[in-house]
Amino acid sequence: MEFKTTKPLILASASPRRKELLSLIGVPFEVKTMEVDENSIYGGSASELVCNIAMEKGLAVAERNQHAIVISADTMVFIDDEPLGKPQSAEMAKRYLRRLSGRTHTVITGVAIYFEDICSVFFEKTKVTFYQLSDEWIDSYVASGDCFDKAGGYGIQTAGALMVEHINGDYNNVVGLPVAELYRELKNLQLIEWKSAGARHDH
Ligand SMILES: Cc1cn([C@H]2C[C@H](O)[C@@H](COP(=O)(O)OP(=O)(O)OP(=O)(O)O)O2)c(=O)[nH]c1=O
Repeated sequence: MEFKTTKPLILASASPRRKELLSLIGVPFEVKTMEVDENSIYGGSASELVCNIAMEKGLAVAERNQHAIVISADTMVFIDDEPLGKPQSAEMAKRYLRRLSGRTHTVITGVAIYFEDICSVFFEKTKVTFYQLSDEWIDSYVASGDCFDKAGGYGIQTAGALMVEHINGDYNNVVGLPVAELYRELKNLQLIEWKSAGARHDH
């Protein structure tokens, strides 16, 4: 790709999936993270919650790197307005999956972009519908360990794909970063630009 950022770009996330997705934009970036206690963060609505957590993840990194553009994100699964984060135990993962079985849930990712004294935040929603899951399936999926580092206890990009009947929205948003929307936001904020002035195919 032919882009560059106007300032150094930092991804404030330890997620290898976010790193892979951000690299699709084709601009160089560094990864820097700070620990955040997500459970202490409040949100009045589902989207407010993920946006507040995303902002908190980026804040400490942005304060220490004021010359840079800092991007952070948070992904959660919501069913019946209840947030499902990463399951803390096998029992919790099984409970989550039984709840998601045969139904449609919403995956929301909040993204924060810090630059200068500004924080710009947006969120993206994707609806995911699961097939009916048998107890045997849930037990063996949870035993594989794939559920533990993922919101809602499944990975749409791994064997969790076998549970998904259909989705409505951005697939990458479920994996942790709505990269197409992020690219558009960076462009709107004039934080990325074409490398050569001649090449201007708008998208
Ligand atoms: C639903 C779903 C979530 N996930 C992931 C995306 C997120 O990485 C993770 C939710 O946890 P997050 O707290 O959003 O992110 P993280 O702890 O992995 O990384 P960091 O806080 O350092 O940025 O779940 C999948 O990989 N596949 C899926 O299908």
